[in-house]
Amino acid sequence: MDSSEKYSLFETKRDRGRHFRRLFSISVFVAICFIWAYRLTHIPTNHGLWAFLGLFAAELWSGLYWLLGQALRWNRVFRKPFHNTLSQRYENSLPGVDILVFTAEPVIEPPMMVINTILSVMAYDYPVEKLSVYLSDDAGSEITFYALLEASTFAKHWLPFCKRFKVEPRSPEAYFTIYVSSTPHDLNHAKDLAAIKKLYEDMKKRIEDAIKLGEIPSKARSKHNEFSQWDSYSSRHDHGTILKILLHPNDSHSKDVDGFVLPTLVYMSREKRPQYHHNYKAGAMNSLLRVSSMISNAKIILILDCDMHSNHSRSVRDALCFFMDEEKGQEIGFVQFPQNFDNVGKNDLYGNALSVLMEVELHGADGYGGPLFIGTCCFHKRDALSGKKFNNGLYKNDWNDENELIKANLQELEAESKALASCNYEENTLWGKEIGAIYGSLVEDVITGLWIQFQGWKSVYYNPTRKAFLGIAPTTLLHTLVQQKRWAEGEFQILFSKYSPTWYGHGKIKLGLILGYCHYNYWATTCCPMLYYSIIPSLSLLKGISLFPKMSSPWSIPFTFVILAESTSSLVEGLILGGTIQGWWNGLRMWLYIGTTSYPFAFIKVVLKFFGLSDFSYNITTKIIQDDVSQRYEKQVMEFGTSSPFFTILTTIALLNLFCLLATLKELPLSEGMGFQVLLCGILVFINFPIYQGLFLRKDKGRLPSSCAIKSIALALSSCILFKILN
Ligand SMILES: O=c1ccn([C@@H]2O[C@H](COP(=O)(O)OP(=O)(O)O[C@H]3O[C@H](CO)[C@@H](O)[C@H](O)[C@H]3O)[C@@H](O)[C@H]2O)c(=O)[nH]1
Ligand SMILES: [Mn+2]
Repeated sequence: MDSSEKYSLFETKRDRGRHFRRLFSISVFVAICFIWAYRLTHIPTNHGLWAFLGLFAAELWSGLYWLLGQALRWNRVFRKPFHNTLSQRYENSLPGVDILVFTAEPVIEPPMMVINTILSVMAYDYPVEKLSVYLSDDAGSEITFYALLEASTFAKHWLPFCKRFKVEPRSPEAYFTIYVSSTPHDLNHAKDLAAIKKLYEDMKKRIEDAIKLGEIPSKARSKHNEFSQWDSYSSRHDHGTILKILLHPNDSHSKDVDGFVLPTLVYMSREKRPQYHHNYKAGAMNSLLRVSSMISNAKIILILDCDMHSNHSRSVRDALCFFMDEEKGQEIGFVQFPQNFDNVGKNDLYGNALSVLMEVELHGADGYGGPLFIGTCCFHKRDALSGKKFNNGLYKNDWNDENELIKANLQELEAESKALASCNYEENTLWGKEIGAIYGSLVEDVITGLWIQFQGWKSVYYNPTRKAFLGIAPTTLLHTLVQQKRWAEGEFQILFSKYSPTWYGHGKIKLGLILGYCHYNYWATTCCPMLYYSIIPSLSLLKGISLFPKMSSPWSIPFTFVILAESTSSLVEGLILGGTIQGWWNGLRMWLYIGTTSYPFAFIKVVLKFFGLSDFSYNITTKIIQDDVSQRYEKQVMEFGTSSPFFTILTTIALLNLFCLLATLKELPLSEGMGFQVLLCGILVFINFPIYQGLFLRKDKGRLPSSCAIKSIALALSSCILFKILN
């Protein structure tokens, strides 16, 4: 700790193992250069020239891409806030915080999940009069609104309960699940727990009944005239702004059972009309940014997806340590927390824990001026998100609230806020271009964070030991592949936009960060080496074309070294992060599956869009699954179930490798030069075991449909035969 850090509200530590890591990276890079050298010096003169050159191209790109990835490992930093110091200095002058929560689909984002998230953040350990929670509902669902109404009543009991017993986590559902088996020792606690649990269960039943019946109980409807806002609602794509301030300090009913004020709570469904593009979540963010500026106008904003509940009541204070630091806090535009999930299981079947991103790469980006904005679990300075530039020396944090401006009359406040969420508000403005969340990308988060950094702001990554947020990751193979496709598509498209880090970022953000962004931007392009590597070397076995050095030749050393170094280091990294060997193997499989399905589709989509032949669409990730699917997920059985072009590709590649391996084994012993190829083919077969099971061995509903089996057998066989004849 240097002397300036003594007064600081946070400290920054560098990765202690960096010298070793760097040495290791350099040695891998040297080996990669040797592989390139081998390709350059061993170009075959006749047999298999094209296959060989293709492999060279694949290795050239993989090597360069690997280099981009190193930028995210080179300079990792770790942050630690001092929340006690914050309290000592600023307890009475903490700034307001607006929490913006987003939902868009009541069926795949169930209202119960949404209100659990809402309740968890309403119960933050933070002065309530400074806390405002907003829900943006892009479906404009009456049921979601009804659930929020119920939550606003339940909060009157839940918040005092949380504070009295210092409850963690503060999402009721998560808390009750943890306490299901263990009753607290304290008698009062046990009594209150039983009472609050009953209130919760009753509320849950009312909401779930309303969902089942498809209508709001008439009692609630007659009691709350807000439902009349739905009278002119024709569909989720065509309705006026619906807005309701459910709780507000100016409203005398906004008190909890102990008589204390509750945080502000607002429901908003922005106006939607078919002739206006609504820009998905970015559009919702911008509407809510304006609406919140009218109602509470807090200087700090937390952006949260509806499935990410708070897991620690202190997180707001932790985030403020960065913003409020007298010296370094000025330039900090946003503080990103990791996106963690509570449903990935210990072996992480679909690689959804994103642990490399969360535990390694974002720390690396932080070392070069700031992590990416990943769309949720992120605290922003309102100034930075509203398009303001950071000018060193000119910009000064000012935490004084201007709440005096805010109207006392709630109806007037509602009416004025409504106008800010209308479709035509943004016409001829810079919203979505330079102000607020940036439009036109499927990863509105990344492009928005990039834009903020271009404006001179830094960002910070804080990864606390106790997870700050927990959400829901996809739980089927297809959902994962679709999500990954959306991300890769969005990332790749940034390169062709005017926000491209390579062109626009030059001189604005550090080179290390530009390379780091590129690592994600070029995700989709890795489909080329991936597809090539998983098809051509195996097919070449059929013709006896040798594409790698003999195992006994010294040229085999760099190949062996790269394979061993990369696989063991990822295994060790995984184990250190608390993973398992099985989890590592699953991750490897998903890397292959995503690279050969999500990425090629994303790649093609962006190229088509470039020529004006296609457009983007945002598929919202499903957060719930049927019971039988969920049981298979628990048992870590891979879920297929339907036919999809993604699955056809996967099964074709799996079968093709199986055929090639069988054909090769029949002809063993092979010439000595084929060792690497047989090994590669063997690993591909081994890793694809769940596919063969899904095709031939399983009987449950999650197996691969027979249509898929027929298609892929035909495709795999004909490619083998064609390759054999034509080459
Ligand atoms: O038109 C839309 C579409 C989505 N959402 C909300 O946006 C959030 C993220 O959508 P989801 O489908 O859950 O995205 P993920 O697959 O989890 O995607 C990740 O990646 C997205 C960018 O692709 C980020 O916005 C997310 O924060 C991040 O969690 C959810 O709360 C949605 O309700 C809207 O409000 N309006
Ligand atoms: Mn999500």
